[in-house]
Amino acid sequence: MLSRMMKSEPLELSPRRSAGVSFAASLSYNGIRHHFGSKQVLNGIDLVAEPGGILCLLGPSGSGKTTLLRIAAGIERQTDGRLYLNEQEIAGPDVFLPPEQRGVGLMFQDYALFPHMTLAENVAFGLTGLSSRAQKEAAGTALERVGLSARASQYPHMLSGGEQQRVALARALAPRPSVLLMDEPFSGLDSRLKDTVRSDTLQILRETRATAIVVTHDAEEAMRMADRIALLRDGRLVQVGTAGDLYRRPADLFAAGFFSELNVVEGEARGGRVITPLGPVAETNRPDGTDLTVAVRLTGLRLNEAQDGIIGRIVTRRFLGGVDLFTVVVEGIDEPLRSRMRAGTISPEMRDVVVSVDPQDVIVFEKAGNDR
Ligand SMILES: Nc1ncnc2c1ncn2[C@@H]1O[C@H](COP(=O)(O)OP(=O)(O)OP(=O)(O)O)[C@@H](O)[C@H]1O
Repeated sequence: MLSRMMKSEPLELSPRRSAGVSFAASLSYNGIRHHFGSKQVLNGIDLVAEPGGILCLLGPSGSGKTTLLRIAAGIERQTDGRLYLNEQEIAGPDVFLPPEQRGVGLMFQDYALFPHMTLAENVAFGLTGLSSRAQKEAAGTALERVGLSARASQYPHMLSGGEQQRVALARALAPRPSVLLMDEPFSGLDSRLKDTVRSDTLQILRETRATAIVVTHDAEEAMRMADRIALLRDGRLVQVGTAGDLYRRPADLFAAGFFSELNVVEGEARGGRVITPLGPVAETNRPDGTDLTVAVRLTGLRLNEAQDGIIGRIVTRRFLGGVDLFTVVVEGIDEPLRSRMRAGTISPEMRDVVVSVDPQDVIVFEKAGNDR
């Protein structure tokens, strides 16, 4: 519905100098708050999408990702705060630039292609600021960029899901937007197709050099695509950074859990070490007696066929192809722990194993404020 609203409006196009390449802008959210009725869904968002970069908005359902995108598009007007395109305020208490004047492109998960129009007509639709010859040329360039120029006269129903996605991308790119907004752009594709379409899209975004803001709820997808990831929870930014920042130095247990499956155990600082029922698992400079929450990635919980150490009893074992997934009960820990080990490392008849922890897969948080 969103994309149809956009398409019904003429797009105002600034003069373009280089075929198929956008002039990237920065888009800045400044103290953005938003309410739907009495419900607050965005709570003080400060965030910048850098020129030419790919920013992924990541978070669970209902965290406010789509609302942030709709505010950037001008389809929703924020309750409070200001939005800037480069230095220009485009939405704020006294300013509101309508969607068609913002130079943003939109691509939504249902693609919203018109079934009765050819691919070329679909892509040209909305380029109303241009002569019909220039429209055709722009549509042709955009279709060529996504590798579909040979099929320009075909109709959407003649295309696979992945090809339809590429047409939708071509349509969003045809006006050469300075910022491209994409809401779950791969969610309609099956998992095998998704990888190819995603990497093709990434390459096209790099070539066009548009600033892109991509909404996803899939951490791996964000890691594959983003230059920077903004992790949201309940309308607040939890953390912004590169995939490496968020994976290695998550701000809290919620952020850590979004990027890895975790075992969570209690710990305490003692003599410069983090002491847990699994033994000392990391170093710390926190004062003795500090209560800690210790997260151990599943790949970092090692099971060994050794004699000495902390004993765990295997309660389930699942073969997952390259790895075996175990659940293990360890004395002093209420919940069974989970471990991912290379398939075949532990012989099938083993029941009791020695459990150890790889310090690289340990993340330690102070207990206060660690609510999941
Ligand atoms: N038009 C609306 N009227 C009332 N509430 C809304 C409206 N649009 C969204 N919301 C609410 O705002 C909150 C944020 O929604 P939003 O769609 O931005 O989240 P999201 O992170 O994109 O979620 P999802 O991944 O499920 O799409 C949700 O609680 C949602 O129910």
